[in-house]
Amino acid sequence: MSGRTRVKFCGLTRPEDVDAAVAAGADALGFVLWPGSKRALDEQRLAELSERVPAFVTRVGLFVDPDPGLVARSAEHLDLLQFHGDESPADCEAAGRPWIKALRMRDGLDLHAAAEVYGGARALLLDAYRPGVPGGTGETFDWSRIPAGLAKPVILAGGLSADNVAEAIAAVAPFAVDVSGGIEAAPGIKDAARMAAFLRAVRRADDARFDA
Ligand SMILES: O=C(O)c1ccccc1N[C@@H]1O[C@H](COP(=O)(O)O)[C@@H](O)[C@H]1O
Repeated sequence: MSGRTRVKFCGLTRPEDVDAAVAAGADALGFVLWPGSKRALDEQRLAELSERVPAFVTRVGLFVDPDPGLVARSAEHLDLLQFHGDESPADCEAAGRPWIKALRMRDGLDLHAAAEVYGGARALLLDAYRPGVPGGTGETFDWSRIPAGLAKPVILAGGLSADNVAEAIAAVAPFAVDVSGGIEAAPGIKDAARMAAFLRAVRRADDARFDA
């Protein structure tokens, strides 16, 4: 799959951050609906933030082993569901909405097999593995572990920032990149300058890739 690298900014909690992310040129915005996160939103806040998002920017809801009722209620404010826990393919399908599956890159994970198991996913999001933490660690993983020719589009996540995203794109050529901590001033507080710098770094990496 080719084309420019899509960019998702995740963990938005404030209206001004939504506006800044859209202005910077993000393709997708992530809203964390897992109550254990420092970036968690309640349903009322999700509705408020979601309303600000213009057409052609994808609203993504992030869940970790959620209660199906929460998914069903949140879904009206979302375009895509991101499952970041131990959900089965049936769990991911249950809401009847487009979804992606996050996989944490623990030792021995077979990505070709996972792509088959999660055959209904629109993409696989690959994140760093830290025991006991479902994601958002700010840590990278060894990108060379991602095999070529996966049957699903890859969304690369985990410890990305304006400083390393170009290297990541050159190494992996992912369909998309996803960042949370690397564009923050503080947990849950995005930084407009860091968001803009991240997008610029992605654009430069794409220019280098397509001009090569
Ligand atoms: O952001 C969180 O709090 C979070 C909680 C539980 C699961 C995933 C979470 N975030 C996602 O993790 C990856 C990597 O984040 P980072 O860039 O390393 O901070 C990304 O998809 C976040 O959306």
